[in-house]
Amino acid sequence: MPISCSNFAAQIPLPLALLRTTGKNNYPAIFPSNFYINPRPILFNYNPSSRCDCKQIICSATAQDYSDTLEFESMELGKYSKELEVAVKAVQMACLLCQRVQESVLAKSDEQVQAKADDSLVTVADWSVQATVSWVLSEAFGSEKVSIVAEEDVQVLSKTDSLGLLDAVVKTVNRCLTEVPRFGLTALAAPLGTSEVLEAIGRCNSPGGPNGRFWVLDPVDGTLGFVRGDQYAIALALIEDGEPVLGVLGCPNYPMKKEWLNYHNGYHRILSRLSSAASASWDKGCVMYARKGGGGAWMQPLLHKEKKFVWPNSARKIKVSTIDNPALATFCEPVEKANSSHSFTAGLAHSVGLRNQPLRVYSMVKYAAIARGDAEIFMKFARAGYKEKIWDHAAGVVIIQEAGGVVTDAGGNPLCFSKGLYLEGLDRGIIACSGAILHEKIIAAVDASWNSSSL
Ligand SMILES: Nc1ncnc2c1ncn2[C@@H]1O[C@H](COP(=O)(O)OS(=O)(=O)O)[C@@H](OP(=O)(O)O)[C@H]1O
Ligand SMILES: [Mg+2]
Repeated sequence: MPISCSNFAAQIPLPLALLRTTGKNNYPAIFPSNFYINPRPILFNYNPSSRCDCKQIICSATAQDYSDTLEFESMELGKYSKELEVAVKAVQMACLLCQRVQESVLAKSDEQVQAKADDSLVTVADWSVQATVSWVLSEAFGSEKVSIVAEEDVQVLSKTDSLGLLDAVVKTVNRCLTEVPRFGLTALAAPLGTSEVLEAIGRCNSPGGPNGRFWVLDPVDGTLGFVRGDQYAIALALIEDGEPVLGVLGCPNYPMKKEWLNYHNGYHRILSRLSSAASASWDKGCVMYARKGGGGAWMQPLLHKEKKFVWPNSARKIKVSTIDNPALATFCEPVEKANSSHSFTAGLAHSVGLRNQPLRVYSMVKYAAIARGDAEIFMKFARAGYKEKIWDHAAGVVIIQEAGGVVTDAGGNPLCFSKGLYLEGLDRGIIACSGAILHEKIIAAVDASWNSSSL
């Protein structure tokens, strides 16, 4: 990864060959000829107007790291850079919150107690993430300017029989907000009171729509995965004039490397119960993000205990898979048959020539798997009448597209985020692919088999 160097300028050998101008503040990129380490060339990006300021120099161990750095810097300067950084921090905080709550869920041993406790703990996680993300966004942009669509409705939490739940949420939120100095935010003078927590949750009542700017939040996507110690996600997107422009996906149980997942039942499912080596690892999970038109999607590890968050937190670029041969491709789909027809996708897989078993993954981690090349295809065909909600897709769509993939409905149309809370007008199902070749094959297979299906 790129490193910021101190005291490095003195070591730059001459002559320096000017390679190209980045255009960013007119900083030239320079290449010190015949300068190798280990034995790879070192590439520098520096500011000539402050040549003695060694902090301006970024050196990268490989040309790929160097170009990632340049791209990252130009993305930082682009539109929505503050929104992106704040959103990633909010999602990082939400991941830490969820990890703590999930550990409490999994610590329960008695199954019946567990079932009951799971429900309420999930609810606590849902509300607490919603309050925390809403609070962070409001602090950064001003509560009057922040409009949020989110899954949970504050009316339920305000009822008198929810006092215990509300109390647990206030505690969980305040526990999480003690961490804000690690994220470079000002510590709270005093813990948030009940009314402030309710206000933060209640602010998430935007109706969405075609105009202006609003955030879309799924505080805990994949509730079943969450209670089962499996995959779940925290999904935050920014929509402007009906188009998702930023997507951030927190995946607390999806490590930076897929090899750190335990695979049970062959390739039938990704289970997130991690091997002991990975559990001890600092990057048990990751946060993925992208900005529309930003030219890339990125992934960074969850913040390690005690560490301070320094943007971009060891981010690295992710790309979709290059596999376009169906025989080598893997598709993923929802775990629950009730959420998507497994028999229909099995038929499609057969007719397209997919040979690998499907990866069944809870939540928007399916989008994450496509974005970083762990699988090539995601298909979802819900029962007739089910209306897909915008918070279940917005963040994942931006990330896959920026990582080089394609996401449409089964008619090949882009998903529509401008009609309120639902993906109105969705044609049959959702198809996300790493590339156009696989995408066209799946669309053609859907057309060929739809009329004979029971969907
Ligand atoms: N067809 C259908 N019917 C009812 N509910 C549905 C359907 N499809 C998706 N969902 C809701 O979307 C969330 C996760 O769904 P997934 O698509 O990831 O499915 S799965 O969990 O892998 O089975 C999850 O919601 P949350 O966990 O609350 O975010 C599901 O309840
Ligand atoms: Mg959801």
